[in-house]
Formats: sequence, structure tokens, C-alpha cells
Amino acid sequence: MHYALTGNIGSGKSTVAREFERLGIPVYYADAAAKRLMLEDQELRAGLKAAFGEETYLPDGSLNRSWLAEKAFSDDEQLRRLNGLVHPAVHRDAAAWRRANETAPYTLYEAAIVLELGRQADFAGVIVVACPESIRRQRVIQRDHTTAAAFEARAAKQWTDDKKEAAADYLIKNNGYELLLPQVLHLHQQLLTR
Ligand SMILES: CC(C)(COP(=O)(O)OP(=O)(O)OC[C@H]1O[C@@H](n2cnc3c(N)ncnc32)[C@H](O)[C@@H]1O)[C@@H](O)C(=O)NCCC(=O)NCCS
Ligand SMILES: Nc1ncnc2c1ncn2[C@@H]1O[C@H](COP(=O)(O)OP(=O)(O)OP(=O)(O)O)[C@@H](O)[C@H]1O
Repeated sequence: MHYALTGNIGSGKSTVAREFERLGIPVYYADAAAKRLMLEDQELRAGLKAAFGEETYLPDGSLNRSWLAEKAFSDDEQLRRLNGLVHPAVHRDAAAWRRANETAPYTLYEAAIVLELGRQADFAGVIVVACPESIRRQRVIQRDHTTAAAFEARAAKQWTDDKKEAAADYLIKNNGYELLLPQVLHLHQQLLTR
């Protein structure tokens, strides 16, 4: 069984995912995979350069992340184009990863945008990590040494917390009050016995 582990920016998906890994559950981190593929996948590199120009990569070959983020998160058409190039490469990579992990009791796909893309049917269930926006904003600014504006630009491309929580098959509350580990253990037991 393959489950999506999603939640809005800064909700604590990666933090929760690491707890599942400690329980022996393999996790595919879509954000990290996207970054790796944008570096290593020659076809994707060529596609990104053709769509966004040579500036997509810095002279040392690394991705010009801040420049690309500025473009993508300020213009829906550019974000659609970026998603259209990156997501198929991630999906191919994730499918190969799943085949390599098929003996696991279950696996997790950690990504911020799953519901927005209408991908529920690709998974046995969708786990949503929920955290109020004010706390997410504060945590992201602290984690990334970034600005409230950069946070808002990304959050604007995601569903609202209410909509996301309503679409969840399983909910993990990471609001700073509820303890995380008991929720993870409870869900782990549930998923093992499904
Ligand atoms: C534009 C890029 C290079 C900016 O990189 P940067 O390091 O600034 O941001 P990072 O990737 O760490 O993303 C930070 C957060 O922004 C949000 N976010 C990222 N991509 C998207 C997107 N396509 N739509 C909505 N939110 C997004 C997520 O909450 C994510 O955790 C990068 O976000 C990117 O390539 N995005 C498109 C690919 C993608 O969709 N990745 C997400 C998983 S497949
Ligand atoms: N319960 C918690 N208490 C305190 N800090 C937390 C808690 N959960 C997460 N954090 C911190 O909040 C920040 C965001 O968490 P994390 O990186 O796991 O979120 P994410 O959903 O994966 O974010 P993104 O969508 O940006 O990838 C991190 O710095 C993390 O250490």
C-alpha cells in the first residue's frame, strides 16, 4: 500500500515523515527528488532551459532556485509550465522507487501538492498534516531565513487548510499542542492492519 503524506507549506510533513522512517517505513520525498532530478535528469534540464532560458542554471551548473521561485510563484502560467516539466519526471522516479520498496509493509509519498493535482486515486489513502497558518508562517520564516512574502507566495498556490483537512483520509495535528509521536504510532498501527 502506498499512501500520500501531504500538508501545506511548513505543516511538518518532513518532520512527521522522519518519524515513520524511524518505524521502518520507506518515504519518498518529492521535493528533494524534484531538486535532484532538476540537476541530474538531462532531458529535464534541457526542457527547463528551453522553457525558462539559460538563467535556469547558474554558471556552476546548479539550479538557480531563487530566480526560478520568483518566476514560478508570481505567475500561474509559469508555475503550470514548471510543474508540467518537473512532475512527470518525479512520477517516473517515484514509480521506480516504489518497485524497489515493494516488500515494505507500506510506503509514503511526502509532497505538499497532491490534492491540488487531483492525485488522490494514485494512493491507498491521503494523510494530511495540519497546522494553523500563523504557526506555519512563523516556522518557515525561522527554518528558511525567509520573508512572510515568500511564504505567502507559496501558500497562495496551495489549498486552504480547511479544504485540505476536509479531504484527508487520516489527519495528524501538528499545532504545537497535540503530541506528534502518539498520533504517528496510532496511524502506523492502523495502516499496518489495513
Ligand atoms: C521553484 C523551486 C525551484 C523553488 O525552490 P525553493 O527551494 O525555493 O522551494 P522548495 O522546493 O523548497 O519548496 C518550498 C515549499 O514551496 C511549496 N511548493 C513547491 N513547489 C510548489 C508547487 N509547484 N506548487 C505549490 N507549492 C509548491 C511547498 O510547500 C514546498 O515545500 C521549487 O519549489 C520547484 O522546483 N518547484 C516545482 C516542483 C514541485 O512541484 N516540487 C514540489 C514537489 S513535486
Ligand atoms: N511540532 C513541532 N514543534 C516545533 N517545531 C516544529 C514542529 N513540527 C515541525 N517543526 C518545525 O517547523 C518547520 C517546518 O517543518 P517541516 O520542514 O517538517 O515542514 P514541511 O511541511 O515538510 O515543510 P515544506 O512544505 O516547506 O517542505 C521545521 O523547521 C520543523 O523543524
